[in-house]
Amino acid sequence: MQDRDLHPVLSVKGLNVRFGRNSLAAVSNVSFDVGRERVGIVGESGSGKSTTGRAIMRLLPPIASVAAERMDLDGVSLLDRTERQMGALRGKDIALIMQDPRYSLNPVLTVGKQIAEAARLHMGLRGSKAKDAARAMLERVRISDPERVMALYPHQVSGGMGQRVMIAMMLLAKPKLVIADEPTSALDVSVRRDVLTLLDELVRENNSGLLLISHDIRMVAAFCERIIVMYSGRIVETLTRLEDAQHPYTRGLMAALPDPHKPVRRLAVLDRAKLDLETNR
Ligand SMILES: Nc1ncnc2c1ncn2[C@@H]1O[C@H](COP(=O)(O)OP(=O)(O)OP(=O)(O)O)[C@@H](O)[C@H]1O
Repeated sequence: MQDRDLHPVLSVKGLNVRFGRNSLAAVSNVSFDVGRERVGIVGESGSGKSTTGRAIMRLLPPIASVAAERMDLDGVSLLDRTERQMGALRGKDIALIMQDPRYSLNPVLTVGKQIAEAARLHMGLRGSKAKDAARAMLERVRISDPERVMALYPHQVSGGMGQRVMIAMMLLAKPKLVIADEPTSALDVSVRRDVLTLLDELVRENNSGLLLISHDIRMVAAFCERIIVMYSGRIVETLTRLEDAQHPYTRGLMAALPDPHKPVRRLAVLDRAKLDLETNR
């Protein structure tokens, strides 16, 4: 066994997040591990998925109080790192891919300059070497004319192309963990699958862990080995197959996103009062 395989890539135990002192917990006692595998977090809007991802990245606003028994990346705690140490880690060891690439990319820098800057920062490459790495990575994300795309500004690229650029930039340094937060929700339905397939391919190639955050339980099930279901800040169940879903909330999520191959007469509605009772809120 190699050294890098000794620990899970990410190990979270007893994570709690609150926004403001008197507010309800946004994340309550959340524990899970991610190995060199694909793990999904699903749940409706407000269930705490993004807050969990951002707590791991240590990217929550100062109003948030974060406490955990453990939050380790490759066996080393993320909790006691300084902001400077976290800054060095982000993009190099942990990458975050967000919903809309147009808001994540720097609008005043060309695509080529941004990827080359990532190569300089995270791989120590300079000048033409950084530019070559940027070009090679754009080719890797199946952009057929990288030279032309490198000269474009973010507003000049389509959503699908922008997300490929984002993936190229974020995966350049082969991070240990990739957190993808609704990476395809802002994209046209026709390109969603291609973008996810590409992300999946690169994560496997780099032997990284992937935490895929989405409200779309079927999409997550198609790409992930494990599915963590969150409701109201808590994990209600973890599945390896959708068919094993026991919790009524998980079934509700499945029914809310109907299977395109099966006709539905009525859309499902969650019975929140009953769910809150069953999840002890
Ligand atoms: N910056 C913030 N200030 C105050 N409350 C916040 C903040 N960010 C999130 N919350 C609250 O934390 C809870 C969880 O939100 P979170 O965004 O993590 O849910 P989510 O499952 O990712 O939903 P979505 O899919 O809509 O992003 C919600 O009640 C939300 O209102």
